[in-house]
Amino acid sequence: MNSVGRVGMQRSGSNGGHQHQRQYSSSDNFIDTNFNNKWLQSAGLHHLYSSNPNLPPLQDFGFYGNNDVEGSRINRNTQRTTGNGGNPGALTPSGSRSSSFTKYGGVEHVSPNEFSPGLLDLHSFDTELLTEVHSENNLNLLNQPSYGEGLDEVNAYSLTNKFANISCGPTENNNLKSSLADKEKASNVAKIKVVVRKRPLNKKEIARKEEDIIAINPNSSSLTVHESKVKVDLTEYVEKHGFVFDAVMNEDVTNDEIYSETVEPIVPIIFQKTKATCFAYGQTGSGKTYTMQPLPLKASQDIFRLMHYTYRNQGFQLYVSFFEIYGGKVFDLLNDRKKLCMREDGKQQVCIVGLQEYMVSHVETVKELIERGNATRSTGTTGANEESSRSHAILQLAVKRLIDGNESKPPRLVGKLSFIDLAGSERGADTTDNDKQTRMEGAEINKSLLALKECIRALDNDQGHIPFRGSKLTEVLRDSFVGNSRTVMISCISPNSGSCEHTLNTLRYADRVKSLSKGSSSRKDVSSSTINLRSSIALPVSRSEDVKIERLPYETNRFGWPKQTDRESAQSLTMEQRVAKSTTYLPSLESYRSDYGNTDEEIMEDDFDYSMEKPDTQMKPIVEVVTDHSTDELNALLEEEENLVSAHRKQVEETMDIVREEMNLLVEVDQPGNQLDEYISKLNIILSQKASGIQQLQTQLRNFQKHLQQYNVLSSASVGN
Ligand SMILES: Nc1ncnc2c1ncn2[C@@H]1O[C@H](COP(=O)(O)OP(=O)(O)OP(=O)(O)O)[C@@H](O)[C@H]1O
Repeated sequence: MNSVGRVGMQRSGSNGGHQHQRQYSSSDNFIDTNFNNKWLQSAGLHHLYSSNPNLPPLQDFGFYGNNDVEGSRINRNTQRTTGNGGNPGALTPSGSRSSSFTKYGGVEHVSPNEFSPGLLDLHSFDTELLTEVHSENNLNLLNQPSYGEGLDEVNAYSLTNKFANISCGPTENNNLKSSLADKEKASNVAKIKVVVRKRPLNKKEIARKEEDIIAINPNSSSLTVHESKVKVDLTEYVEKHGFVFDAVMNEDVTNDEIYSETVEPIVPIIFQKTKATCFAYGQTGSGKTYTMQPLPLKASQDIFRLMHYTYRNQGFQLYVSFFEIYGGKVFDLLNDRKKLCMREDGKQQVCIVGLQEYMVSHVETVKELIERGNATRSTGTTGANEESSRSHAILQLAVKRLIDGNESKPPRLVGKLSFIDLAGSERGADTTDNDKQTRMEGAEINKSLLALKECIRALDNDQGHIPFRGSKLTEVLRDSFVGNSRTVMISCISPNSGSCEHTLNTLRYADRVKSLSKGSSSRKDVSSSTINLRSSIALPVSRSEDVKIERLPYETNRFGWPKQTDRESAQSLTMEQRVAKSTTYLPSLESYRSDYGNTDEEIMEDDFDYSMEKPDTQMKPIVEVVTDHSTDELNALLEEEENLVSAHRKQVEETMDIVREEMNLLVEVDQPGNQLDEYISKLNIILSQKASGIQQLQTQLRNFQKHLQQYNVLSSASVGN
């Protein structure tokens, strides 16, 4: 068993953040412990360990978990002064350029106190095109051996060829070719890719004799969930739910293979002014962190190779930042969990003010930063996972480029690769979390994942307004979904029967994200996926061996679902007879504020971040004429609206409970002169606003139901004719 400690649960006075101990003992829950290090060996990073006598031998999770050893090593490295060749261990924060900015060849020590606050512009991509080739004279400072240090020439060569399919020569011609080749590749990489990964049964599940209910067919990228059900007459049967995604990985797949399937194809395109995001979604304990942790390191290794070979002498630099969204607030994981503010500028560009970015020139430095960040993440123990992530962790690799090789000017952002390890998708529902802290966390996580779903839903429906401001998470993810971006979603699922409901929820969520990919081929997948989903088959409990997923030649509707032949008559209705869908309108915080009056900004935005949506009274009428909707679609929409309202209601009720509790605490400590009355009355305002928000949603739902009835009447009248 590998039991490695992490930072203990503590409160930080300065930022109010909470850290929870990660009880590092869970890997022994798994039978196949070899799994854990395969990615390192296959990543060619084994030498990083063996070269350092302070590091433990390779074993389960020794890489990420050993806080004592790693922590002290990081401290030493930050104080190291390197005079030549670019010490791979030196950490170079951005924003410190004026005092001790480092060149490739000579990394100077920068103490943490010298870091000037960086401003990470999550959207700034007004950078120049990369086809331009600088002469060596022009950029000779950039041509330092440190770029390639530690890289294996043969690997680098093959990787360069793999990515760019060209030789490694530094000539203009080759640079131009590589750039063009990468551009071409960029246009071939799917905008949104959804991959599912199933983890193996763990020891506890095996001990409970839980069945593996997921059958994977990697050849057809499909999987089937076998859901045990009981009929009213108490006979058991199995319902099969089939899904098709871009790729489906079974429990034997290594982290290295996951990398090749997900991130590797998008690495070259971040040199082409592209924002790419890879995020893991799934219930607690399904393997999100296990899957996500090795990816950035692998990616940075590939980025260095590209910088050193394909884009040699072109002034590219790599920057690393790592932060988490915990309880609706943003904390810098590489700067003592400093609380950060997220701001939007006039162009709706999201900036994280003060986020520390480190310029790195070697994989080992990236590894140390990742370890440092992971050690500071907010984690805790849940019923399903002993080391559960209680936050959304976001690691960003930003590729920047010096302007004309001029180091006195700040480099321009070229592309960015973000890795997001989301908190467990059902954290709010975890019944073992009954203290205030964990309930608060659960409510926040629910809120952000719901906001994410609302954004995906709005994008899917081509709504003009996408409610990115619904949570900090969606604000950060905004650029993953709009503009020139690439997104890879890795849906992690647990195989055991006890997780069936969560697994189905995860797969449906993933299916929804998949439907955002409007390209013809992926659209086809969506259709088949959802057709399969809708054509779940009930079987007697004795399961047949191979599940055949039927691909029905249905025409699909706007949702990618098959059009029902018995409902086709509805399509013969005239335009006037067709009654429309409801549009969910989620206005901005600004319009909410202006409607509700100016509430205290600090409380609304920072401490609570309740960007509760209020339907706009000015919004366009809820009924509009559409041409191609069947009753089936409307029913689906209605069901979705209902789910949305009840999810909102649940979340608001939870929040209200917490606020009430908070108020009681305040009343207890209220002393003359503390001015708590004012604070309490503000909390009261928030409570009434929340209640009013629920009412608005209910009214919207009632309206929608009315329209549906109207539609049904018209529809049957038309059939009668
Ligand atoms: N594919 C896999 N192979 C072997 N072990 C795995 C795999 N996926 C996950 N595990 C193990 O399962 C346990 C839970 O995984 P992990 O912490 O990654 O879950 P998670 O989805 O991040 O959970 P949470 O949302 O609670 O943070 C860990 O002990 C991890 O080692």
